[in-house]
Amino acid sequence: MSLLNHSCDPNCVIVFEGTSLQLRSVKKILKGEELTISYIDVKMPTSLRQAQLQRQYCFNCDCHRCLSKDKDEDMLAGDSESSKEMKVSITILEQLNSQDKREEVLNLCKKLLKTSELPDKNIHQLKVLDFAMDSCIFLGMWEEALMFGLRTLKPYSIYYSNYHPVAAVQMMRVGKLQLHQEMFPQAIETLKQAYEIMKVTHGKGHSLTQDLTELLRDCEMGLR
Ligand SMILES: C[S@@+](CC[C@H](N)C(=O)[O-])C[C@H]1O[C@@H](n2cnc3c(N)ncnc32)[C@H](O)[C@@H]1O
Repeated sequence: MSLLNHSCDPNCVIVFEGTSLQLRSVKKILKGEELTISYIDVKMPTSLRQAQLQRQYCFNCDCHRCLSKDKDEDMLAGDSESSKEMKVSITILEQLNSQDKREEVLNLCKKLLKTSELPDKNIHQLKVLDFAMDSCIFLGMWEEALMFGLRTLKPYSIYYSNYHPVAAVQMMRVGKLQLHQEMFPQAIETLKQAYEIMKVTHGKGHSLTQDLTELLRDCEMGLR
């Protein structure tokens, strides 16, 4: 595993199953083609990905995404004064979150989102939505958690467009919130989408995929 090089559009992912690491392909791989993984979160514009790769791994990435600045336009959509304020606030959110001050995190998220003119696909706004969803879950505010979670799904599908474990887990969380609120048809739809990704990224036998299958079973029971 330590011989795998990085790509911002990798053909493999690494997932944990208990104490073991699994390398799984997420694309068709031709004979002789190099296997790659992503060392970093790919949900970042080119300049930030490159800076992190340089800082942590001391190399300049020249993958096709970096060369074409793929998805940068979406990630930075609406970037302006309003996103500058959000960027500064994200540092504060990270600090508050690390101190488990979830109510303060949620209040700041709500304040930022109320006045924001950014689209949800803007990566700063998306980060705030993620913080808001996580805080609501922590505080047991299920309806609001679902509202924030739903807003993340479209941007996640843009940025994790190939099979990606993060997209599968996010969909599973949203589906679980829908199930919790007895929105059975919606939950089935979301969980089935998560399953389609997870059977590739984690495999059908993975414990998380099996948890997902259980949730789908609960939905079917709820419908009856
Ligand atoms: C875990 S090692 C990968 C294996 C390494 N290439 C080797 O031959 O042993 C990580 C290092 O590989 C190099 N590397 C990985 N991905 C790269 C890439 N896309 N472009 C250039 N160098 C890369 C960098 O020097 C990085 O610090």
